Amino acid sequence: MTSIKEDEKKEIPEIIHDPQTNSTYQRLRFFGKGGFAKCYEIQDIATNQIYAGKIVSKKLMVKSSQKEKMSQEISIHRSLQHKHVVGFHSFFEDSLNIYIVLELCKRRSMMELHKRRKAITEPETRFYMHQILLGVQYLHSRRIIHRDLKLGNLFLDDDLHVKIGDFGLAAKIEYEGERKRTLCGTPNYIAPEILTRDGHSFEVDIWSLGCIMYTLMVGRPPFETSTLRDTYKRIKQCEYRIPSSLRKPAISMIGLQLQAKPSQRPSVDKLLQHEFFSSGIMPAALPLSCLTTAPRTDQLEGV
Ligand SMILES: CC[C@@H]1C(=O)N(C)c2cnc(-c3ccc[nH]3)nc2N1C1CCCC1
Repeated sequence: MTSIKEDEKKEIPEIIHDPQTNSTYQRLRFFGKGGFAKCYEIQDIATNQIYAGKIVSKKLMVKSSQKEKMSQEISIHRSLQHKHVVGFHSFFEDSLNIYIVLELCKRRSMMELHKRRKAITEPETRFYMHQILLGVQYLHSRRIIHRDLKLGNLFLDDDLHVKIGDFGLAAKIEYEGERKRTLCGTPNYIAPEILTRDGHSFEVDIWSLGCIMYTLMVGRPPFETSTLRDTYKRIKQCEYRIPSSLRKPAISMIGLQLQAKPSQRPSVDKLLQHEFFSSGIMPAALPLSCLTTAPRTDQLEGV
């Protein structure tokens, strides 16, 4: 009688073969779960290249809507190529699983950074927000709305460069002025217009960016309460406060992004020109020590 564990291991083989590209991968470290997926470090045994593998059991893909969502995520992500978007290497399936082979981001995500550091400094926030905005600018220019921008989907490589990942809730705007009506899934930093079921579009990503910038600078999310219901109430009322300890350009930029009315929120292009980015040091790079402790300003080399 094999334990459940053993059975499970069999479902995800140690050696994974992609017949299309004739690549063979070795399954290494378990990274954790991401939605329906089990995520592993995997290595191409011909090239020794290491990737992050997202493996979804077909047993879980019973409803056609789940299959639809999976293929939507793949078709959107595989169409993207940008410095600040997670690289999409390949995808394939066998009788048991669907395999997605993605860029390994060695320093995991900004969620781990946030858990360790809580509030980060203004220069660091400039460094990260600038990269995130460049990545979102690319998505919006391709008529893609991410719809679930959050620290856990902002991955970091060894240079602390940001890579936007997880397109599980992303959508493509098919025509000018289209307003999406449905979203199945629960974004973390969800915009008020999604909660009130008004149509939504690119502006929901601007709202999430405001939540990300607030969380990075204040050390906690803007609408956090002890229950989801109360959090949604505060989002719908747009009820949040920015500590006056923040300097004016940061307060201004957060305030612009966290406006209840979508049409009042600036585009990414506008945000990239905000005085916040020219009101202090914009580091050219950050030392890895920033994952654990605040950099001394004299340590930072400005752009
Ligand atoms: C593969 C899924 C997801 C992901 O999409 N990427 C790009 C990623 C990259 N590096 C990593 C990574 C983990 C440890 C070092 N890098 N992880 C990634 N994840 C995590 C795995 C568990 C939850 C989300």
